Amino acid sequence: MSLAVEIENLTFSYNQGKRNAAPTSHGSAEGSVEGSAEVSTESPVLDIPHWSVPQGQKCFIFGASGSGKTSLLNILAGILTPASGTVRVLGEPINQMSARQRDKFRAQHTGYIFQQFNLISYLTAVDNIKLANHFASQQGPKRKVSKKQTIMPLLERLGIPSADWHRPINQLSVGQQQRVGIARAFINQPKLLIADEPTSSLDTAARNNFINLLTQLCANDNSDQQTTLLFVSHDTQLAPHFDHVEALYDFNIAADNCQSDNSTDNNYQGNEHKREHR
Ligand SMILES: Nc1ncnc2c1ncn2[C@@H]1O[C@H](COP(=O)(O)OP(=O)(O)OP(=O)(O)O)[C@@H](O)[C@H]1O
Repeated sequence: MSLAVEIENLTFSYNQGKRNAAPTSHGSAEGSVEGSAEVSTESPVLDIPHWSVPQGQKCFIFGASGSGKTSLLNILAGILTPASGTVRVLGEPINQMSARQRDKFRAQHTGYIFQQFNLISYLTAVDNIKLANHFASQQGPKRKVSKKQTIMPLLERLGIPSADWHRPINQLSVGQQQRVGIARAFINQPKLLIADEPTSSLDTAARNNFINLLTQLCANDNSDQQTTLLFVSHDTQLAPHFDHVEALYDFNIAADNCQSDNSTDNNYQGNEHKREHR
């Protein structure tokens, strides 16, 4: 079984030295992973002895606020780097890459749907998506896509009216911006898709519609390899939409203290979804 993600003996804290700058609104990181790790005296945010996700899986990860969900996703995206341990994404040890190599790897292989979308507000929907494709095609073999043949059909598939394709993002509704966020994450046909609480500002119907769109796109009609989906949220009502469900505090020792903070997590009854290999 091929693994999309494999973590061994990972620790991470925000006070582990100058190597881990907080992510910018564009999701880039400053600094390099080269050189020896600095040891923090603070309790780590993440302490993960072992965790893995098979390729093609649609995995839902839940955890209380502050338990480290976004930090974990940022490490998997190569935006943050761990203090220790190994992080393999699609078989590549991204914790051994330089910041530039991680940026390139992310542009080529990883789609990220941010909690706050991180779209460029004065650009149109089409141009936001085009820009993501431009970055990826500059970084390596990803092809440049055509607005007419690829971007506009994708926006149509996501239910965004054509009248809105050329309007600045800040004139679109929140739900429309979230769907543009999906289109941007998918435009380079990523093998790994990371989604950080992307439905937090949607009502129930829009939320279910959003997740259905996401899982349909991950099924990759034109490819034999499904996109692996890692979707994090504190809202366990979303769990039935996914193949597998993980509680962050089950594999992140450092999140144990956050468990009792969130009654939604503690009420979750779907533990039969947990995997054996954790
Ligand atoms: N840039 C930062 N600098 C210092 N500490 C941070 C930073 N970002 C997050 N933290 C701390 O790290 C811990 C984990 O934060 P993280 O954002 O990963 O949690 P989360 O589970 O995604 O939370 P939420 O569900 O509220 O978004 C929290 O205690 C938070 O205060």
